[in-house]
Amino acid sequence: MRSPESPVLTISGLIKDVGPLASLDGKMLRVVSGVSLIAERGQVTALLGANGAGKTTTIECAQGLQARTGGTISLLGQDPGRAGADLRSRVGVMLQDGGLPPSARPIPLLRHIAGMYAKPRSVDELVDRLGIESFARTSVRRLSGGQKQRLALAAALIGDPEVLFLDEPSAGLDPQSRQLVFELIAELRDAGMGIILTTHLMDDAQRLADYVYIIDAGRNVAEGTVAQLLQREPAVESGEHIRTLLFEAEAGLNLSGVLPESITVRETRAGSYIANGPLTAQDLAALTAWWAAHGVMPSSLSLAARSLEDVFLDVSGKDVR
Ligand SMILES: Nc1ncnc2c1ncn2[C@@H]1O[C@H](COP(=O)(O)OP(=O)(O)OP(=O)(O)O)[C@@H](O)[C@H]1O
Repeated sequence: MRSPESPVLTISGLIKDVGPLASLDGKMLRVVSGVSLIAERGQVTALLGANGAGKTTTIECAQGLQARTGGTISLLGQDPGRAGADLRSRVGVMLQDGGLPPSARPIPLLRHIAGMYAKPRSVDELVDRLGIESFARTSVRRLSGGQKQRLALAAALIGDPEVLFLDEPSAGLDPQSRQLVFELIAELRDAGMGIILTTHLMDDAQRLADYVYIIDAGRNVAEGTVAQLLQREPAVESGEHIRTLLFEAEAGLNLSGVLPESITVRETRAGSYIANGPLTAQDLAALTAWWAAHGVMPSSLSLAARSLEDVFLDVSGKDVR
């Protein structure tokens, strides 16, 4: 586990049993068996794992929504299992199913939540940033999955939290909303918020996370920055020639058309670029020629013969659970 600098959350040896379950003859089921992690201020920490890996259980224990069976958790220096309203007001939570009252309309709901905090963020600003105005007159129950998700994010941010938990933040979002939500997450991180998200999508982790913990069957199986995880030796030679190129340069480069369409290129945060796909020496030549023509010299550059998905499949096994 990494050494803490400015942790907002430290989980050590978390154990969670559920039950007793009739399907197990009245025995308890261990769904988390020793997860440990550290999430830092000003960073996005991702818990990446397949369905049922134990991600939601882990973060619900971290939020104090579920009682843990064993291990220790420190959220902003307090035990979330015992802490009161003071801690809750410093923590924003966006749950998978939203947890929003079905008959409420978005803006009055956000104003109501804002009224619960001493120093709320501006409702108008959040409504504007997350495009909520376009569905402001629709009740929660009639909102699409993506609209609910954006409203849930606004609700989680109203109290201007120091820590933000996001459970599968891109679930149900169309590409435009996803971009909107991802830009906001990057901005909040840059402003110093500690963000912890769960996802089973490699792409989300690759685009957003400063540090990734891969969880499988209730345990940590790998961790690191995306670049570190990509440097891991493959367990089995895949025979594919997918490569990932990471580079840092000035923000806002328009690289469209520089590389073939089979290669995705993204700016994951201001000035950090990732290109993923069947990159060839010719593609690298085209990219460096483009840099030369545009006076761009990257401050860092790395190439890995793997994608995060390869690493994920190596460490969590290839069976679908
Ligand atoms: N109360 C419960 N009773 C029975 N099984 C449970 C209970 N709570 C969790 N589980 C099981 O524990 C495992 C971990 O669940 P959890 O929701 O934490 O996984 P997850 O990694 O968040 O998955 P997903 O990506 O599908 O949301 C799953 O197999 C789930 O079915």
